[in-house]
Amino acid sequence: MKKTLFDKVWDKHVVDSIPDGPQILYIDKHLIHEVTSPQAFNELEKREIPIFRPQQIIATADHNTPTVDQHLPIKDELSRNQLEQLTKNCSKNNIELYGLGHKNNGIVHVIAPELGITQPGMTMVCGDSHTSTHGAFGTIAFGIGTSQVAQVFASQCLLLTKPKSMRISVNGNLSKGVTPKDVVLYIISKLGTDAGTGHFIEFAGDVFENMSMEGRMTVCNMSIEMGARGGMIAPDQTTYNYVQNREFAPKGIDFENKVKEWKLLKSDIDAVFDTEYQFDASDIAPMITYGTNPGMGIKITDSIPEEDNESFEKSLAYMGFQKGESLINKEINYVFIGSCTNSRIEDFRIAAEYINGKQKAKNINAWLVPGSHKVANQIKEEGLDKIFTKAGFELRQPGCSACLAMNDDKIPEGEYCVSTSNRNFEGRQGQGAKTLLASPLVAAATAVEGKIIDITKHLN
Ligand SMILES: CC(C)[C@H](C(=O)O)[C@@H](O)C(=O)O
Ligand code: SF4
Repeated sequence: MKKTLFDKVWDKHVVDSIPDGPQILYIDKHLIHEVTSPQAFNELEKREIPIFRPQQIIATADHNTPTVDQHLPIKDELSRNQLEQLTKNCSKNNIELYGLGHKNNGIVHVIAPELGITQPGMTMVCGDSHTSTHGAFGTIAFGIGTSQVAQVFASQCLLLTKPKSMRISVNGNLSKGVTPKDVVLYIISKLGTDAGTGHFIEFAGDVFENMSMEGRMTVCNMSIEMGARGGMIAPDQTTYNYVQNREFAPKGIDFENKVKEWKLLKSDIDAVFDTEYQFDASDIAPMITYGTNPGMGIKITDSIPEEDNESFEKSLAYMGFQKGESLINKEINYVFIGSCTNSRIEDFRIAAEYINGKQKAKNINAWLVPGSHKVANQIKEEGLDKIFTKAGFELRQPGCSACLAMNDDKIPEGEYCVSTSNRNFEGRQGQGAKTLLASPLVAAATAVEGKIIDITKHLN
């Protein structure tokens, strides 16, 4: 039978199958962070079960970490306790921890790829929905619940039912100013937030083949916002080049042998998918969301659609928008460039290129939060920090930050924030805060103008 990329990786990891039932899947890498690991550690301790393979687990602190004065003790008690707990749990169980201040610290989905921990053909899990990010490498990567975190701790395996397959192809050339974030926001706006339910997605076609690894990560990161278990992209030369020479990547002849294996990781030409969608790259434009789920997105120059249903109206009421209204010229006071969707070096390069020589608008509070220390260092090495500071932007220290406001980085009640993160749920960035999801380019332009503009008219 012809196999999909997903089938190939999945089948290689099946340890055992229950006839007509679920399968036991081996997990190569288990990532953990401070929010979803404590209960799992407690459960194992209570049942006196040791951690089976601690060397396959990597821990980082990201959700609760402050983004200023990281060298000082954490003021917030809950956050401090959570980080202390993670440190204790990791040292007790011999788990590698990249805690606050460590050179490898950062958002879990940013650090694993940049350290070469994420590699094609692996199975990876984390108690975090955006684990789908790692699918950009042709990896089966997905978020798990806390009881499953305990399952993986105890056995390095998971009991799973194989999901259905979906392929989303986008072919053609993207127009100027259209970034990977726009591609994924466009797809979700077309298909809705539950189109992916029960499926694992493969993204295929020219647009993804021509995309950088950072861009592919942005797309796979948001695949779960369509309700899918995860998303993946077949590895190719772009992938091998990215992985090569990273800290934990195989070296020399081992790397060459791995590449030979990775070259087999693509869907067979005649592989059949349960669901298929196709889009034309030329239909995609810079996007922005106007509502309270990531599917409520429009081309930045379009008007808010006119839908007559209660949840749509409730969502617009929360956002303070009207049906049929254009968002162009809406005054915005907050801009956040960060999160595991868009906090990699390319995102900051795009922003810096636009901002260079310009000044942030007076009404704007602009927070730039790198996804990791490595990204933060690169920003400095490339001199982007000077562009940002000169323009009045605030460059903070790495972490999840205002993406979900579990630390002090909260958008005040009632304020609009153009954000490069992945979720615009009610109160996501702070109680009563109103989030508009967009690309780093649109976010940078909003910060310079103090309002939403048609970015395509402002590109050289
Ligand atoms: C805290 C964590 C469990 C959560 C997730 O699973 O995604 C967070 O990362 C988020 O983005 O909402
Ligand atoms: S950056 Fe946001 S989406 Fe990503 S892991 Fe952190 S809280 Fe979740």
